[in-house]
Amino acid sequence: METHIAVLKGEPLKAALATALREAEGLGGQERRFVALAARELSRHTRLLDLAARQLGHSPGKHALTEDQALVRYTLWRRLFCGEGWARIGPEVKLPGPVRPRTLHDAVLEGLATKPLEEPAAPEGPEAVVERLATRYSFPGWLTQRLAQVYPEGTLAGLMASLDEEPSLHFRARPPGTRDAVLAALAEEGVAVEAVTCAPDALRVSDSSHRIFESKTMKARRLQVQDVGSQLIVLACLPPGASLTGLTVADVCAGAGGKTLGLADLVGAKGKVLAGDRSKRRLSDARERVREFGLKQVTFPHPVPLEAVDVVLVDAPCSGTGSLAREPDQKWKLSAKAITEFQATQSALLAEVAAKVKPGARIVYATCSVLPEENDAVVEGFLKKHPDFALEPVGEGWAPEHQVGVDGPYLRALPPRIPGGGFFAARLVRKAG
Ligand SMILES: C[S@@+](CC[C@H](N)C(=O)[O-])C[C@H]1O[C@@H](n2cnc3c(N)ncnc32)[C@H](O)[C@@H]1O
Repeated sequence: METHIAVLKGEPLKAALATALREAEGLGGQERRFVALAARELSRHTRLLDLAARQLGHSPGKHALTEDQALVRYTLWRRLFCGEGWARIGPEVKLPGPVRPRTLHDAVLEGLATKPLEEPAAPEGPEAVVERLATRYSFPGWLTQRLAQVYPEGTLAGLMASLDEEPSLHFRARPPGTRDAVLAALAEEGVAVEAVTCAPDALRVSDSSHRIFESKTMKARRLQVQDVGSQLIVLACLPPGASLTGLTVADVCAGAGGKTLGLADLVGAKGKVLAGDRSKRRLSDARERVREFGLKQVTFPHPVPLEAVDVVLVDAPCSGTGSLAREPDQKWKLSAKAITEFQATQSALLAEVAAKVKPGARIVYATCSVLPEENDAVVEGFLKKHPDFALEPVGEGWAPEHQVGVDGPYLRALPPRIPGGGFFAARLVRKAG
């Protein structure tokens, strides 16, 4: 609840949760996972929880304490999403309770946990679908409206349901050796895993245990935690029928290095990955991960020299609408204006990179957005202004089972068809001469 209060006061969920877990001494693994789950769930289901509170006659005034708001949401989350009764919820929230200051009496919380709650009336009229989906999956109305203009109802409902769920963990099997070898090694250690067939190296744990993190395979760095869509973006950096072994790749928005590690595996020990990012803090996380994985082929020159590289990955800053399952607080911070601003930044970044690369070089433009204005529109706008570049279809030469997320020339990894977050990638090549 402290984390949710920090989020209500404006802190990003990820940072607030990291602080809370750092300060929570004496908590075991299971308790830490519960804290993280609860913090994400309260942000994730905000709209539905607040609607339930109103139906139960609780309408906080404009000046209600954020502490009270967090207590109400937590109580209703435990009731509606965990199926708990007051006997369990009461001791968690009753005075003296975990949260101060507060103005709520225990009786109010008990009422929220116990009073009968009816299904809300189904909305009617032209906006019914949007309203129903926005409520059911706790999305802001404007964003649901926009998504409904892009995706047919069936696709949209599946996408929103996936983005409204606690995300499952996916891993990438790393060289040397194949995914099958990694699966076999994990099975021998008694870790239940299965291949995720829509990406060549993806796998997931098939029971609810967390033993994989203690496995020798994990400790030997044969695994990286990585979304399936992110793995496909790295794969999109491979030109059709070619190999990147020994070549030079730049990762100009490397962030904390998630895709940098995949690129390092693609170029191998004889290749080079030049990683950069505007954020020094994220780059220092990337440096740490690269060091942990012992990847000497990755360096962090500043600025990243792009003139001689073969491939540049521009994993652009974006709305993160494909990552809302992992960062649910973001859906309440986004706005249509912010999306327009992201689009301008993405176009500028792409143009900046394009001005520097050699003929024959490829640029892979990627986002974790599910909105075409940050994806197709940026690429189409770029091609109009840069006739010296051509679109090279992503997915050409990929095995049929890896093509699930391929949509025309683009990679459009959308859950639930591709498990995990939603991602986009396009590959552009600078024409020779
Ligand atoms: C989507 S995140 C990158 C995630 C990362 N590639 C990964 O796989 O973990 C986008 C990154 O772009 C960085 N960024 C934003 N504006 C930038 C700019 N003008 N130049 C370089 N990096 C920028 C942000 O700091 C952020 O780390």
